[in-house]
Amino acid sequence: MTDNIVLNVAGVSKRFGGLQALSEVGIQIKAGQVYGLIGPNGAGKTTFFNVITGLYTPDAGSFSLGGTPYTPQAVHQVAKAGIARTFQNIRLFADMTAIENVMVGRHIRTKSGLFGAVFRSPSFKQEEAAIRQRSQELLDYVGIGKFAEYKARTLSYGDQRRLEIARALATDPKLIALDEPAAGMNATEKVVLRELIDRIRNDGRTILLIEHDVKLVMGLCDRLTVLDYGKQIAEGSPAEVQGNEKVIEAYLGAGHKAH
Ligand SMILES: Nc1ncnc2c1ncn2[C@@H]1O[C@H](COP(=O)(O)OP(=O)(O)OP(=O)(O)O)[C@@H](O)[C@H]1O
Repeated sequence: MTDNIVLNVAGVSKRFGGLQALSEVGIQIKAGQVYGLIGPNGAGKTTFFNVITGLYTPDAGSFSLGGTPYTPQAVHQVAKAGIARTFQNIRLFADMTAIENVMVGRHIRTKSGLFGAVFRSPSFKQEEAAIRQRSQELLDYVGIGKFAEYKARTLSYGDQRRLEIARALATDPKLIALDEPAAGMNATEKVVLRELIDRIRNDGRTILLIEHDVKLVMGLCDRLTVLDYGKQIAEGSPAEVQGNEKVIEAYLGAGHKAH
C-alpha cells in the first residue's frame, strides 16, 4: 500500500442531464484518518458518496481500496471490497431487532451461505452463535447494548444512527463512510457521537465523513475536501481549509441557502 493510503479516488466526474454534478474530484485517505467532505447545499457531496459506494455509475474516475483497484458498480460489491456506509436518511430494517440489524451486516463475511442457512447445518449454527456474540459486542461498543432485543423503529433517533454505525462496523470495513451522522441530533447526542467517531478512529479504523455541522467537522477531521458546484475548491487540514478564501466565499456567497 503506497503511504498507507486506504482509499484513492481520482478524476471522478458525474453529469445528470445538463448538470455537471462532479468535475474531476479526487481524494486520498490514509489509514487511521477521519476525512471530511464538506460544501454548501447541492455541492455534490452525496453524489460523490453515491459514486464511490456503487449507487451511481460515474462518467469517469478511478478507484482503489487498500491498494487494490475496484469498480464501484454495485453496492454489495463495494461492501465486499471493504467500504461500509450509513445513509443521510436512516436505512435500518425497522421491524427487526437492533441485534438482527447488526447480524445482517455481519452476514456478508460468513461462509455457510444460503445452503447452510436453509438446512441449519451444525457449522451454520456455530457461525450464527459467533455472529450474535460479535453483534452484541458491537452494540455495546456504540453504547446501545441494552437495546439489543428492541425493534429498530422503537429506538430514539440518535440510537438509530448509532445502530447504523454498528451495522457498518459489522462488515469489518477497510473504510467506513458516514453520511451526515449528526443530522437531527441534539447537542448532547452530538457530543456522544463525536466521542464514538473518535473511538472508532483510535481503534484503527479509517473514516470518510459528510457533515454539515462545521464545529463537529473541524474538531474531528484530520483532512478535508471542500466541494462547490461539483468542483474541489480546497483540500487540507481544518485550519488550512478554514482560512481559504474560496471556501469562505462559497459558504457566504450568494446562490447558496444557509443550512
Ligand atoms: N439522481 C439525480 N438526478 C439529477 N440530479 C441530481 C441527482 N442527484 C443529485 N442531483 C443534483 O446534483 C447536484 C449535487 O447534489 P448532491 O445531493 O450531491 O449535493 P450535496 O452536496 O450532497 O447537497 P446537500 O448538502 O443538500 O445534501 C444538485 O444540484 C442535485 O440537484
